[in-house]
Amino acid sequence: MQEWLLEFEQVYYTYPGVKQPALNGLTLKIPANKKCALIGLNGCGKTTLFLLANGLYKPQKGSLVWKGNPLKYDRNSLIQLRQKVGLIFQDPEQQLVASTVEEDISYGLCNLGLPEAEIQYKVEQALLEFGLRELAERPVHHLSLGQKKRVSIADVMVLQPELLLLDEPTAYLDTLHTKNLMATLKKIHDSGTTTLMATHDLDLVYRWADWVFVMDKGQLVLEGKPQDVFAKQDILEELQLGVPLVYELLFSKEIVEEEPALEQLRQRILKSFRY
Ligand SMILES: Nc1ncnc2c1ncn2[C@@H]1O[C@H](COP(=O)(O)OP(=O)(O)OP(=O)(O)O)[C@@H](O)[C@H]1O
Repeated sequence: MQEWLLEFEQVYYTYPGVKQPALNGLTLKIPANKKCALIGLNGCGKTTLFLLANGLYKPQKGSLVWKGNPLKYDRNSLIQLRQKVGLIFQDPEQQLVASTVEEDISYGLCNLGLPEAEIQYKVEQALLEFGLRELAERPVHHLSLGQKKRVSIADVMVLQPELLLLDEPTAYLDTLHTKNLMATLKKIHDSGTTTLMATHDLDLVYRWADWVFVMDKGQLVLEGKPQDVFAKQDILEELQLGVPLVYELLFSKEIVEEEPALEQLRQRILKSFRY
């Protein structure tokens, strides 16, 4: 039976001084152990959803539920929530707080008040796991964007969250770093962490995700497996979102033949396109 990690129930959130709610009665359930993608036009509320998911913001109406229990907003509950729900910001500068890579990775562990030896062990493991050993002593502001992104993932993963939220993690990355990042995310998922990624890269969504949420104006308007969501081309066009290039090519209106062989070929191509 499907287990839900985090549920948004009729959640409303409006920023001060703004008329239009950023989340407008959002109801969305994040399934455990899945690779979820969150898509929607600029300003539809993806980042706001993340900020509520990790307790940085509180809903003005509605509720959030973690594994069946409504979120609590006292200090201790929030510390626990932020351990379970890791958030990786689009801009790593928002995340990196210490002067060196090693110190940055240890920051969250120190805040938890863990014994020094345990902190050292966990930091060492994270440095090795995320290919950062050689950069351990490097000042974070000397790193490239790709390296900074890797450090921000290590910062969060060292706390062993159950749910990892990533806000446009591939933005501004080149093909090589995108590929490396996707390999890292695969390892993270295989180790049992549920992931939810906000992105505008629909090809990436098709290739990576096994569940897709589509948001519009602060609400969830569509969800499902990528192949089912992207088959709803009319709805996606109406939302001005489009579909992955591979769908556009294989299902373009110019291809009118409905030969069984063509359909088989389409399915083979779609399958091989997945990560
Ligand atoms: N700090 C803020 N103050 C006022 N309004 C805000 C603030 N942050 C976001 N908003 C507004 O809330 C709405 C949702 O913004 P949000 O950043 O959640 O969207 P998004 O889907 O993440 O967009 P993008 O794809 O561009 O990152 C937008 O209308 C935005 O202008």
